[in-house]
Amino acid sequence: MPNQDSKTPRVPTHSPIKGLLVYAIPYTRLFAGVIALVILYNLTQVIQPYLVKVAIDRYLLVKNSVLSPLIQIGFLYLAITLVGLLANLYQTRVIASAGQQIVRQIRIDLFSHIESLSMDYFETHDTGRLITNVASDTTRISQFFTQFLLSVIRDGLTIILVMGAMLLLNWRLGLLSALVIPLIVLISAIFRPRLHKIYNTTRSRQSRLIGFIAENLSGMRIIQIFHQEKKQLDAFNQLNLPYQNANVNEFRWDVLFNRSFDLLGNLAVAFMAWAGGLAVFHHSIKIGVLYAFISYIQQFFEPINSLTQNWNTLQSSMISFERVSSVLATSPTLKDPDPPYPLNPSSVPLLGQVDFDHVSFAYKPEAPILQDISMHIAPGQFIGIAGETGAGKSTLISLLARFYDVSEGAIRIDGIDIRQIRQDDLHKIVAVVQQDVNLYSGTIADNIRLFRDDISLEQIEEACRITGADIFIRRLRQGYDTWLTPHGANLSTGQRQLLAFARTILLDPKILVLDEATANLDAVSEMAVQKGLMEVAKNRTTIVIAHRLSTLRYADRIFVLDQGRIVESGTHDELLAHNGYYAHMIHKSAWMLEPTGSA
Ligand SMILES: Nc1ncnc2c1ncn2[C@@H]1O[C@H](COP(=O)(O)OP(=O)(O)OP(=O)(O)O)[C@@H](O)[C@H]1O
Repeated sequence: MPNQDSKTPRVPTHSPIKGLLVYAIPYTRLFAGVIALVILYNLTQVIQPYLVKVAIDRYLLVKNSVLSPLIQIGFLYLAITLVGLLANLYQTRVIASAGQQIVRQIRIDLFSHIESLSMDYFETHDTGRLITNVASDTTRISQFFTQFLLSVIRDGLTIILVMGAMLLLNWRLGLLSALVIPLIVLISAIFRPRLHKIYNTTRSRQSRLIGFIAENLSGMRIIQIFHQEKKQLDAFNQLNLPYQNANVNEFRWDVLFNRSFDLLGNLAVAFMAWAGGLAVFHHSIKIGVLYAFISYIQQFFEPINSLTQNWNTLQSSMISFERVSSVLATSPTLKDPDPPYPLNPSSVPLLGQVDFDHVSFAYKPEAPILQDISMHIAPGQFIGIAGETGAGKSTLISLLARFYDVSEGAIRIDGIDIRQIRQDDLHKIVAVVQQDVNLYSGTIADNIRLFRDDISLEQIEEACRITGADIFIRRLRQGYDTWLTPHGANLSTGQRQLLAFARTILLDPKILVLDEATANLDAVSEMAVQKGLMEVAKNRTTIVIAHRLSTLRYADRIFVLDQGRIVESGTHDELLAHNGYYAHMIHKSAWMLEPTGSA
């Protein structure tokens, strides 16, 4: 049984065809079966004109012809047609099934590889291209097996058998027919580079269009709020029209390419009728032989036509495979350590101490974002990070979750450099709750347990009770079975945050990082979220990026960032008393006007 869930994609080779064939290796026996069926089918096709030739020359064009051998030939012809039909049906079914299994494996490899790539890849690569890679490119690749490979085997064999039959029947006429082969090669050589370029253009334009659609669908709310529909439609058209033109151009060249062979085929039949007709006229061949030859020439061009049509399929599958291979060939910039630090939380429990040790970081070398950050966070502390927009707060937590590696210094958890910890393990220790909580199509319960079957409904209910999410869930008609849409449109921001807290309780990370979302909440929801946050923060180190500084009133310590540097640290009261940058932020902030306000 082929490896279906392997995490290691097959190494892309330089030649796309070789790369594809590597995927076909586990199915060698199936392909051998297909070849056997193809041979059977082809033999039936070659025998048919021969039977007609025998019927004409031996029984029809002779004096006192008898009917019974003709009837026998008729039945034989019928039986052979039936065998050919069955062989053809079965070969198509087997190869289609093999092709789909191979492509399923390619999709698994591709998707799991994309999942393993580091954040910088997603920032520098278009989502549309990745969607096209997984969805449409892999479908085109499947055509390599279901159409092209089948065609090469079937049509290649037909050509050989038909050529052999013609040479056996009359070698002179057979050789004359072979003259078309160099012409076929010449036409293919002329069209090939052009078609390759054309297919490439179509695929890239399609990716751009899909990327645009994906981006717009996720940002539809903003588009409508800012009345950007018309502008976006125009932008869409700017991409749609070139895509249409590329498709039309591709179609035009495909037709031109295929019709060239049609023309060549018709010319060959006409030539054979003329040359063979002359031979019949001079009695050097019988009329039945001429009939068989004309049939064979037509049979010869059928596979040529099919091959040329499938040659287009080959080209587009090759381009799709090249595109998929280029993703598979990308290594994640962040690699797991080898060997990783031997964590064993059951024997040596983690405490959750976090140290930033002279950390500097830049997304691009010329623009430093964080500079010389040092923070010591004791286990179980509740820490706030404050700073103006763009100060580097989110970047700081991205480094702790190791979405990026520090440029200088080190981040340690319980004294272990996070680069020594496997990323899977690190993400079990450090959970990040973003402002924008990701929800998936599924029930509330599914979204809290994150589709892990080992978590019972009782555990989910308990987590929701602790965080206070159960209050709103119980009010819903279907409670925990309420179906959620991917963007959680049927829940408020505060409710989504509470679900995220319940998730966190079940994940039970030692360190919780929260990109706080209370800035946009009304007072009642804010209180609910604050309460949930205090519950979820119990027994774990919690780092909160506060957009609403009142969240930090009870923090054990607040680190204040300005332009990527820590400029102050202390408790809320200490920082206010210090009357520095933080106090200035508090005074500047509109929220300080709230009656519940800060100091
Ligand atoms: N992926 C990225 N690539 C390049 N630059 C980035 C990236 N993410 C953030 N930056 C830049 O890094 C700087 C710090 O951004 P960051 O998001 O960390 O700030 P922040 O303090 O969290 O801001 P906010 O409060 O608005 O969320 C900004 O100048 C931003 O433009």
